[in-house]
Amino acid sequence: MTAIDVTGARTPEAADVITGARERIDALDDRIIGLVQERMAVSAVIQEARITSGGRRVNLSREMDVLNHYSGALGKPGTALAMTLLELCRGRI
Ligand SMILES: C=C(O[C@@H]1C=C(C(=O)O)C=C[C@H]1O)C(=O)O
Repeated sequence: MTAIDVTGARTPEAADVITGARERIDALDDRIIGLVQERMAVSAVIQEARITSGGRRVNLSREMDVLNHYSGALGKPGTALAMTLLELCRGRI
Protein backbone atom coordinates (compact mmCIF):
# COMPACT_ATOMS: atom_id res chain seq x y z
CA MET A 1 0.00 0.00 0.00
CA THR A 2 1.22 3.52 -0.78
CA ALA A 3 1.19 6.43 1.70
CA ILE A 4 -1.83 7.78 -0.14
CA ASP A 5 -3.73 4.51 0.31
CA VAL A 6 -2.90 4.25 4.01
CA THR A 7 -3.84 7.85 4.84
CA GLY A 8 -6.86 8.27 2.61
CA ALA A 9 -5.30 11.43 1.15
CA ARG A 10 -5.70 12.24 -2.52
CA THR A 11 -2.31 13.91 -3.01
CA PRO A 12 1.25 13.04 -1.91
CA GLU A 13 1.46 16.41 -0.10
CA ALA A 14 -1.60 15.66 2.00
CA ALA A 15 -0.32 12.13 2.64
CA ASP A 16 2.93 13.60 4.02
CA VAL A 17 1.04 15.95 6.35
CA ILE A 18 -1.14 13.11 7.60
CA THR A 19 1.77 10.70 8.08
CA GLY A 20 3.71 13.27 10.12
CA ALA A 21 0.70 14.24 12.21
CA ARG A 22 -0.11 10.58 12.88
CA GLU A 23 3.39 10.10 14.28
CA ARG A 24 2.72 12.96 16.68
CA ILE A 25 -0.63 11.42 17.66
CA ASP A 26 1.02 8.04 18.32
CA ALA A 27 3.60 9.76 20.53
CA LEU A 28 0.84 11.68 22.37
CA ASP A 29 -1.13 8.46 22.86
CA ASP A 30 1.95 6.81 24.38
CA ARG A 31 2.24 9.70 26.84
CA ILE A 32 -1.50 9.63 27.62
CA ILE A 33 -1.32 5.87 28.30
CA GLY A 34 1.67 6.46 30.58
CA LEU A 35 -0.22 9.17 32.46
CA VAL A 36 -3.26 6.90 32.84
CA GLN A 37 -1.02 4.18 34.26
CA GLU A 38 0.53 6.71 36.65
CA ARG A 39 -2.95 7.86 37.69
CA MET A 40 -3.95 4.24 38.34
CA ALA A 41 -0.92 3.74 40.60
CA VAL A 42 -1.59 6.94 42.60
CA SER A 43 -5.29 6.10 42.90
CA ALA A 44 -4.34 2.63 44.19
CA VAL A 45 -2.23 4.20 46.95
CA ILE A 46 -5.22 6.29 48.08
CA GLN A 47 -7.64 3.37 47.96
CA GLU A 48 -5.23 1.10 49.84
CA ALA A 49 -4.69 3.70 52.58
CA ARG A 50 -8.44 4.21 52.98
CA ILE A 51 -9.25 0.48 53.02
CA THR A 52 -6.40 -0.26 55.46
CA SER A 53 -7.81 2.46 57.75
CA GLY A 54 -11.19 0.71 57.71
CA GLY A 55 -12.82 2.86 55.05
CA ARG A 56 -14.34 2.00 51.67
CA ARG A 57 -12.53 1.75 48.37
CA VAL A 58 -14.89 4.19 46.67
CA ASN A 59 -15.60 7.80 47.63
CA LEU A 60 -18.52 9.07 45.57
CA SER A 61 -18.27 12.76 46.51
CA ARG A 62 -14.66 12.82 45.29
CA GLU A 63 -15.73 11.02 42.12
CA MET A 64 -18.29 13.78 41.49
CA ASP A 65 -15.45 16.33 41.74
CA VAL A 66 -13.42 14.33 39.21
CA LEU A 67 -16.41 14.05 36.84
CA ASN A 68 -17.11 17.78 37.11
CA HIS A 69 -13.45 18.57 36.49
CA TYR A 70 -13.48 16.64 33.21
CA SER A 71 -16.90 17.77 32.03
CA GLY A 72 -15.97 21.39 32.82
CA ALA A 73 -12.88 21.11 30.65
CA LEU A 74 -14.15 18.81 27.89
CA GLY A 75 -17.94 18.92 27.94
CA LYS A 76 -20.21 15.88 27.96
CA PRO A 77 -17.64 13.51 26.41
CA GLY A 78 -15.36 14.55 29.30
CA THR A 79 -17.80 12.87 31.67
CA ALA A 80 -17.55 9.61 29.73
CA LEU A 81 -13.77 9.89 29.70
CA ALA A 82 -13.70 10.49 33.47
CA MET A 83 -15.99 7.51 34.05
CA THR A 84 -13.64 5.31 32.04
CA LEU A 85 -10.66 6.61 34.01
CA LEU A 86 -12.45 5.96 37.29
CA GLU A 87 -13.27 2.41 36.20
CA LEU A 88 -9.63 1.83 35.26
CA CYS A 89 -8.51 3.20 38.64
CA ARG A 90 -10.96 1.55 41.05
CA GLY A 91 -12.67 -1.15 38.99
CA ARG A 92 -16.38 -1.45 38.30
CA ILE A 93 -18.92 -0.52 40.93
C1 LIG B 1 -8.42 7.91 44.53
C2 LIG B 1 -9.48 7.94 45.37
O1 LIG B 1 -10.27 6.82 45.55
C3 LIG B 1 -11.23 6.40 44.57
C4 LIG B 1 -10.73 6.62 43.20
C5 LIG B 1 -10.86 7.86 42.64
C6 LIG B 1 -10.02 8.27 41.48
O2 LIG B 1 -9.33 7.40 40.89
O3 LIG B 1 -10.01 9.46 41.13
C7 LIG B 1 -11.77 8.80 43.18
C8 LIG B 1 -12.54 8.50 44.25
C9 LIG B 1 -12.52 7.17 44.89
O4 LIG B 1 -13.66 6.43 44.47
C10 LIG B 1 -9.82 9.15 46.14
O5 LIG B 1 -10.67 9.08 47.03
O6 LIG B 1 -9.24 10.22 45.87
